[in-house]
Amino acid sequence: MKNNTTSSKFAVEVNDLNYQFSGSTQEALHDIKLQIPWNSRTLLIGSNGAGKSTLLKLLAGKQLCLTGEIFINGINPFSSQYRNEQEFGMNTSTYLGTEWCHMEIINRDIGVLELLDSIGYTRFFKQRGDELIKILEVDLEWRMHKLSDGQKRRVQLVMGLLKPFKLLLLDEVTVDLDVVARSKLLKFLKLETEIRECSVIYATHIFDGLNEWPLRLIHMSKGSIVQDVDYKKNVVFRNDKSGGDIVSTNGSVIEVEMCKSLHPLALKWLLKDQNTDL
Ligand SMILES: Nc1ncnc2c1ncn2[C@@H]1O[C@H](COP(=O)(O)OP(=O)(O)OP(=O)(O)O)[C@@H](O)[C@H]1O
Repeated sequence: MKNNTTSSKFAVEVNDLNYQFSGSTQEALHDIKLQIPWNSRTLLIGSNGAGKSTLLKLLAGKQLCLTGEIFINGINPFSSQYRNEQEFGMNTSTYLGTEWCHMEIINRDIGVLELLDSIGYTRFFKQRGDELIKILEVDLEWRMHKLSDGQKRRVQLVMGLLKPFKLLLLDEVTVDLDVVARSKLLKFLKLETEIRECSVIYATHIFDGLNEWPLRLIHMSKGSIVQDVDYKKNVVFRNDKSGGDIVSTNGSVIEVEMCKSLHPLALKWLLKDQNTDL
């Protein structure tokens, strides 16, 4: 077991990971090797079924790892040491997936303040909680059973981010946020990775508004990592007309600035993976 008295060099280390769901004839993950440093922001890109969620859940210690090694901050996420550290608030990793909004307990007639206080908002995390509540425009008077999907998602994010994370695993939980909330959230997460030792891995199918966000792109296909790209070094945008208003009006014509987007890149990768075209 690796030493955890200080932070490990890597937020995530994965060696020769293979994973097969019970009853399945195919591996969901194949020969995954990965090192994710601290202060990093990684985007996981891949088609439906590529293995993104399976990888994130394994990193979160949610599914038993059958072969290979996983270390989160130097600790095996399936070990009792890891579970103890999570339990005693050292909070090695935070996984936020889409299932949360469908849990029965979340859809009861329960107030948002009550939910947040159940995990220490007023007692321990008031300042951070207030910042998140402001960013995600959550109303403490809300009752969970009366919220829209997007409002529930905002509450989930405030709850999930309330304790400062070391490693944040985001599994497409921004899909039902409006563009303002999503942009503010991404800005908050970017700042987090810049000012303290932590990292974010984010699986998404929405590529708008991400051009300034990632430091690394990991492309998954059929359970394997097929590309691992240093974003700052190896991705450039053409036709960038930055500066000035992004939207202006010229008579009856609304002019929208040509916008940097990762959408064309993701589209190209996935079309190739699926051996198809538009
Ligand atoms: N509970 C399960 N039992 C059996 N096979 C599963 C299970 N969950 C996922 N799989 C399979 O594992 C593979 C990877 O699925 P995974 O959910 O990780 O993909 P993904 O990249 O997250 O896809 P999406 O973009 O649709 O969320 C798929 O082939 C899927 O069919």
